Amino acid sequence: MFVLKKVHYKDILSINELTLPEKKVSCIIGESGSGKTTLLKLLNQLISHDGGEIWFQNHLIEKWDPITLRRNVVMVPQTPVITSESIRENLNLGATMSDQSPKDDEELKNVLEFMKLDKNLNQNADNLSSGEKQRLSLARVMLMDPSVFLLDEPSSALDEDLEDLIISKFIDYAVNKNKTVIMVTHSKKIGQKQSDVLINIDNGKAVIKKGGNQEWRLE
Ligand SMILES: Nc1ncnc2c1ncn2[C@@H]1O[C@H](COP(=O)(O)OP(=O)(O)OP(=O)(O)O)[C@@H](O)[C@H]1O
Repeated sequence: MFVLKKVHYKDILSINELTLPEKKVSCIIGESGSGKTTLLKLLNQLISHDGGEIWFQNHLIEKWDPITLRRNVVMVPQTPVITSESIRENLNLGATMSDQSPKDDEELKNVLEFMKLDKNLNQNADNLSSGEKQRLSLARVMLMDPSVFLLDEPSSALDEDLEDLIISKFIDYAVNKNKTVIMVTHSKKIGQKQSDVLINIDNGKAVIKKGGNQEWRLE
């Protein structure tokens, strides 16, 4: 799915070779400031690499139309973007921004329930807690139905038990729908448990800690 060869970005990231396989869960761990978010941003071209090659589905990433790319490869940022509108409007934000029709209330309620958010669709999303906003943000991208989810510490505001539950539910959903998940997590435990491939970013360099089968790797 994604293949990186000799990719560098400023003096922040320098990745010799990395394959992030399709329909698998890749988890990225590493110290604060090591370059994890930078790597995710390169994968949907929110930023552009300075050198090397990034391939997405056998095409160089810069050859993709950026809008098409970001509809296929959707990012959940570390701090969710929540507008001062109802939960309904916030849930529909991703879909409408990618020219999909708004979902009906039944579907919105289902996805809220799935994310363990017992809230009224008419409620203003401003008042939600940080952890509730993160779950709303995950529910929103589920409705967008992209092929790749880039998740940047999507559960950092949840307590350990809820974090485990929500991430497990999200990964189950993604695996059942044959999605690709690339998730930055502060939790080594979650990284170890949920990943097919576990990558440690150490000072801008990628080291595979688990997975990375031969067929996923480059020569
Ligand atoms: N556009 C930029 N220009 C210059 N420096 C940047 C830029 N973006 C990020 N950095 C720096 O690059 C380093 C890596 O940042 P990044 O956000 O990728 O780290 P991270 O591993 O995701 O950290 P955290 O776990 O704290 O979120 C940091 O030192 C950051 O300050």
